[in-house]
Amino acid sequence: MTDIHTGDPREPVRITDTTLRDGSHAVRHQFTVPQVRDTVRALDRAGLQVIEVTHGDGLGGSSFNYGFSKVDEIELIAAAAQEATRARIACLLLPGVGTVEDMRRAADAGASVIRIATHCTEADVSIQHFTVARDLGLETVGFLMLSHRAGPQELARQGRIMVDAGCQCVYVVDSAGALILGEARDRVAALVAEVSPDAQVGYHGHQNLSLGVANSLLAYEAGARQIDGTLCALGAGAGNSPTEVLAAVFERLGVPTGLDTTAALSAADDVVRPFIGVPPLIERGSIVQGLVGVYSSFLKHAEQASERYGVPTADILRRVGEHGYVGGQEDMIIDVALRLRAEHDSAGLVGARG
Ligand SMILES: C[C@H](O)CC(=O)C(=O)O
Ligand SMILES: [Mn+2]
Repeated sequence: MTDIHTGDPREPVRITDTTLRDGSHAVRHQFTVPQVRDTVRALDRAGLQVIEVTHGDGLGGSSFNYGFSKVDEIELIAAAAQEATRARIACLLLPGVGTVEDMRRAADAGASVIRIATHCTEADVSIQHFTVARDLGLETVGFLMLSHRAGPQELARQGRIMVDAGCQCVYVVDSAGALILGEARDRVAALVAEVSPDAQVGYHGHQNLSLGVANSLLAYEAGARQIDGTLCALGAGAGNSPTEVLAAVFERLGVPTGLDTTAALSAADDVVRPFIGVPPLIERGSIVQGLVGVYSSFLKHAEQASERYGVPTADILRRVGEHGYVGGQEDMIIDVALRLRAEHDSAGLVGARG
C-alpha cells in the first residue's frame, strides 16, 4: 500500500486488539466463555494478528482489590486459543499482581504473547519476567503505564531497561488518556531513537480526552509499529482507541494493517455491541481522568465509592489525581471518598452524588 498523498510505500502497523483484556474493566471482569469465543472468532475473521485476553488488571488480577472475574482467566485464554485460527493470543501481566507461574499457566493454555506492564518509572521490576518469557519462547511486549507521568527521555531510559531484559516491543501506554498529540508523538519518537532496531515501539491510547485515535496516528508517524485498539472502544475510562476506527483510518491513509475493515465493523456492531450494555462514555468522570491524569481503570472503583459514600465521582478522581496514586492503589479511592464524605459532612452538605 502507498501513502495517499505521496504515493510512497507505507510501512505496515500491527493492531493488537485488547477488547477481551482492557474491555474487561468496562464490564467489571464479567466476560463469559461464549462472549470470548464469539469475539475471538470475529476478530480472527477480521485479520487481527494478536488478541489479548486476561483479567483487566492482568494475570492474577481477579481479587478483592481489583474485582473478581466471573470466569477464571485461564479458562477464557484456553477458549480464545481454541477459537483463533490465525490470531495469536496475548496476556497481560503486572509483576506483583501476576507471577511467573501465572505466565507459565497462560502459556500452557495457549497464549504465545506476553505483555508485561509496570509503572512508567519502574521498568526494572519486569526484568525477571522478560527473562522467563523468552525462555518459554513467548513473544514479549513491555507496557510503560501512565506514560504521561514521565518525559520522553525518562521513558526512553525505562524502555531500554525492558529491551535489555528481553522485551521485543516497548509501548507508550497512555493509561489516563492524558497525552495530547505532540506529547504522545515525542514520547514515541524518544523510545524509537533509544530502542530501534533492537525492538519495536507500540502505542496504547485511551479516549478520555477523545484523542486515542489521533494520538495513535501520530505515534505511527513517529515510528510506532504496534498499536492497540478495542472493539466499540470497550475499555477502562472512556475506553480505548476503537479497533474498527483504526482499521478504517489506516486503510484511508494507505497504511497496511492486514485488517478487513468491513469484518472489523461487523465484529464491533454485530458481536460486541449487543453484549456490552452501556459502552464507555466520554463524560464528566472519564474527562476528569484525562484532565488530571488518573489511571483509567480507577473509574469503576470511583463510581462504586461515589455510590457508597455519596460524594461525586469526579471529585474523587480529582483528589486521586492530586495525590498521584498509581495502579495497585485502588484501595486509596475508598480512603479519598471517606475523607471527602467527612469534608462534606462538616460543611453541612448531604448526599451529593454523580
Ligand atoms: C492494568 C492496566 O489496565 C493496563 C492498561 O491497559 C493501561 O495502563 O492503560
Ligand atoms: Mn489501558
